[in-house]
Amino acid sequence: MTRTPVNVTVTGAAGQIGYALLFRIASGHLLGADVPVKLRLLEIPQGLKAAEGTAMELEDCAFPLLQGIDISDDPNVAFDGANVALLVGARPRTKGMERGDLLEANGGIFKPQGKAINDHAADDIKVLVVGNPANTNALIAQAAAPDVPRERFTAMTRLDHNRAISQLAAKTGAPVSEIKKLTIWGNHSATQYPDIFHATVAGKNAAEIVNDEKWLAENFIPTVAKRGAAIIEARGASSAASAANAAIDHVHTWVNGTADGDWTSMGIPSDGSYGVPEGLISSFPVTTKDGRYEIVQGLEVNDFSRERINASVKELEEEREAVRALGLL
Ligand SMILES: NC(=O)C1=CN([C@@H]2O[C@H](COP(=O)(O)OP(=O)(O)OC[C@H]3O[C@@H](n4cnc5c(N)ncnc54)[C@H](O)[C@@H]3O)[C@@H](O)[C@H]2O)C=CC1
Ligand SMILES: O=C([O-])CC(=O)C(=O)O
Repeated sequence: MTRTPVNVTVTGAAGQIGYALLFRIASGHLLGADVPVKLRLLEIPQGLKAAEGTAMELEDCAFPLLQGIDISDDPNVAFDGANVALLVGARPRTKGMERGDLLEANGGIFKPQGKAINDHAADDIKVLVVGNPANTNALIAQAAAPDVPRERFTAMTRLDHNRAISQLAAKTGAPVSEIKKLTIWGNHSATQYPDIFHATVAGKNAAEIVNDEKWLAENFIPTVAKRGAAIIEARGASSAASAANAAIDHVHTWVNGTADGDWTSMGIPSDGSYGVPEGLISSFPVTTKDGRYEIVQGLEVNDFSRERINASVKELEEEREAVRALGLL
């Protein structure tokens, strides 16, 4: 194999998403079956030993594409030469913690990581933020990296996108492969808006096939938006394998492109499209090609959708104001 390996940095490598993610990166699912990778694992000091254990297991898989694993607790080392950065490690909300406390604690993580990306990552760096609150953490990291083109900072709403496809497939009886052009708008939170008005099921308009606004408002949207909480309730821990799978899908699609006649959802810096204030990291329908993404333009937004997009965007604006007040932007 002569291709130069791609450096992939994963933060929170010893966590549960990290454990579900690293083996799939190393086996070629992130970038392609012919792309060698080097893994850079970033953990806090307490997580280093567990990360070493995971690295031992990765070695034991003898993955042909895996050309090295480095482990560090220093972002300046872990992001050195990074081509792809998956920011998974974050401070979970603990008892008695207010939203503002969570944003402040995550500022302490994502600001230095953004700066380390700015100072040390490769010129073609692509960043996916998974750690919650993902959209606003991505904004914090982006603000700390003024030399990196801002569109390289993205937040994960692909898990929501995949959840919505699955729910729509179950409702219509169609296989998931027949569901296209679904959109997640807004924040990766309970205010997100999964939109089926432009989606198709086996080539036909999904909203017309479903023809049930009550199901949309009272079943589909809350099921998708609150799925994370339902998993925590059932599993006693938050989504891990499905989140790792969505992170793989997000980067794979960004790098390798969307299929003709389809799009995906990504949290990306708004250019003002669809009335989303410029600069907010919000989920949009996007097509991707040659490692770049573009917002799908010209979609008609009906009153039902407008109200819900506005509500989620309002929450993003409030989060932006809160981190601005904390001096993180
Ligand atoms: N955007 C999305 O769709 C989803 C996001 N999430 C979020 O992903 C994050 C990670 O989830 P899990 O892996 O389940 O959590 P976890 O608690 O199992 O693992 C997090 C890991 O991050 C590490 N960590 C904490 N601070 C760090 C820092 N400054 N640098 C490097 N590593 C650090 C911890 O030591 C821990 O090993 C959480 O914020 C969770 O809410 C989870 C599911 C879906
Ligand atoms: O809800 C959580 O804490 C984890 C998450 O983001 C999800 O599963 O969508």
